[in-house]
Amino acid sequence: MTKVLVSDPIDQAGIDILAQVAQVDQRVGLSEDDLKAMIGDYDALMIRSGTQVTADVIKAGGRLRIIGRAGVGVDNVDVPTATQQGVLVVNSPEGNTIAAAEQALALMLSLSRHVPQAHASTMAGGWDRKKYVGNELYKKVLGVVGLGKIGSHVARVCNAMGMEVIAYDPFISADRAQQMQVRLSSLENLFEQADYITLHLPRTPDTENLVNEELLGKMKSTARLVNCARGGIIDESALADALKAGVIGGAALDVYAQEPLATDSPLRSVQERLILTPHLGASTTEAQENVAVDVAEQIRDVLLGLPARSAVNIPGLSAEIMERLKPHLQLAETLGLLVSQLSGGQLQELEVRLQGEFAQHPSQPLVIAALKGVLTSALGDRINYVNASLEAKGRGIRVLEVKDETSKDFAGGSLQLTTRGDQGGHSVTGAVFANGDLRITTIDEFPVNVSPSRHMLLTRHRDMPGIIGQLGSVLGEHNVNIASMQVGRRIVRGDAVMVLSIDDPIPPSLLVTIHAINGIKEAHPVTL
Ligand SMILES: NC(=O)C1=CN([C@@H]2O[C@H](COP(=O)(O)OP(=O)(O)OC[C@H]3O[C@@H](n4cnc5c(N)ncnc54)[C@H](O)[C@@H]3O)[C@@H](O)[C@H]2O)C=CC1
Ligand SMILES: O=C(O)C(=O)COP(=O)(O)O
Repeated sequence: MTKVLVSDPIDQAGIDILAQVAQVDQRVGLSEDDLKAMIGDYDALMIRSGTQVTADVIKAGGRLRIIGRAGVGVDNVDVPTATQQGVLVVNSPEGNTIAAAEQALALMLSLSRHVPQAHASTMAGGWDRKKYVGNELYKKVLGVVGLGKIGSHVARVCNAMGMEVIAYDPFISADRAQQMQVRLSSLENLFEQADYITLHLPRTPDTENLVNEELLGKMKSTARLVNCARGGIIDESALADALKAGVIGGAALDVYAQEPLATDSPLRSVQERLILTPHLGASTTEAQENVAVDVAEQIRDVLLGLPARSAVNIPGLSAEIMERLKPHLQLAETLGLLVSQLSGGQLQELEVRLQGEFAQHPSQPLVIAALKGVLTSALGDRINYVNASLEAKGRGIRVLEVKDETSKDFAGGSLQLTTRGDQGGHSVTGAVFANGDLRITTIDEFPVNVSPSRHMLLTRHRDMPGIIGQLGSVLGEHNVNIASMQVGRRIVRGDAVMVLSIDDPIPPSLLVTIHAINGIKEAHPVTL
């Protein structure tokens, strides 16, 4: 029975989708130890920001195939460990963009008009119109740090509100910024010039405590800081000090270095000019339905063997590419499986040569598929599109990628894999026909024309009379049925290869007999 564990509150629309293909267990509030103890029973885990998916949790997930993050940030998932363990991580990159952007806007407006403070005072019986005089956003300078999906939406709305928008994002081109009517600036300049600063960048080792005492010290004393991105990007003690000392005009935070916010956090001791919300950026009914459906659909698809559309840890392998290149990826994997079963000893290098039209396809997915095929013989089910590159690297296998657009061997081009190792190497080529059929077209440079089949036998032998008959008889005597046979040679009575598609695998004892046939130099049983 396929089982999915849901360990954070998820919209029912997502649960309903998962229930189409799996038993769904909802257990919110698990400790790391609880999760470690349970995860071994599950094929998939669905989370939000509340669950810490540590390396230990992932390693305890013996049958875990996918972690679905119903939201954007995956900083609560140990993605490198997931990749190493072959566990796919997916998220919903766009499902809560508007919700998070609107939360930042709500906090900016709340800061400028003291909404929470004025509300609390009025509820307590007060009527203080003087104390809560605010400022307008109109004609003020907004500094956006991180001009991605959420930052861009904030920039767009604030432009429309008459603000001047500047931004710091080292990964955005000046052209793109200009299209959004945003002027790019250095981080220091932005902090010096802006009246409002809003953070929309991920938390990474590079951005941790990015907003520190020094940067806060550059802000105007009237300027306000909003963080709806991630805790840990702002040094919270430095912020508390800056607010208390009047170094900056105010701050509003939705996210914290530690969540839930610690009772003894220095932020709790700030009396004025600070607004705190409990990580509500994505908490709209619309966003929660969007992210739940988006991620549940991906979990369902992956459990059914289909590709995911927003994989975090398969670079370059979008669902669209997977679909378009399906037969090509299948060919790469098949050739990888084949060549690895011809090659003995320690593999040191894999060359992936994309010839003719093949060279126009994105090469990275084809290389990953070839590696998956090559490593399957050694690692079985443990190897997949997620961890193939990493496993190859860990084993010191060098991967060479060669594009040869001039090759004209087949209309759709061809793909050649060559292995090199301490015991020499082998090479196989294949093509995809217009109807999607796969063909093996060379084996160690010998031309053949073979459809891959589940069980095959490949020999390298001397091209001489009688050898094909002898091999046929030996197989017949052992009740191995031959479905098809092909011989490839380059010169008469030189070396040749024979490729047999057979209905059953070759037992080891039979292989010894085959090797004993006069003229047979190598015999490799192959399972694809
Ligand atoms: N409070 C909440 O509930 C929510 C928070 N978020 C968080 O908001 C953040 C932004 O999300 P999206 O806009 O969807 O992501 P995104 O990936 O579209 O944009 C992030 C931007 O940050 C930029 N960036 C990366 N490193 C940077 C650096 N050192 N300095 C400046 N810019 C840098 C990137 O180039 C990118 O343009 C993420 O951290 C996400 O986890 C997202 C949704 C809800
Ligand atoms: O999507 C994100 O990155 C968020 O921060 C939203 O977090 P949540 O799903 O509300 O716990």
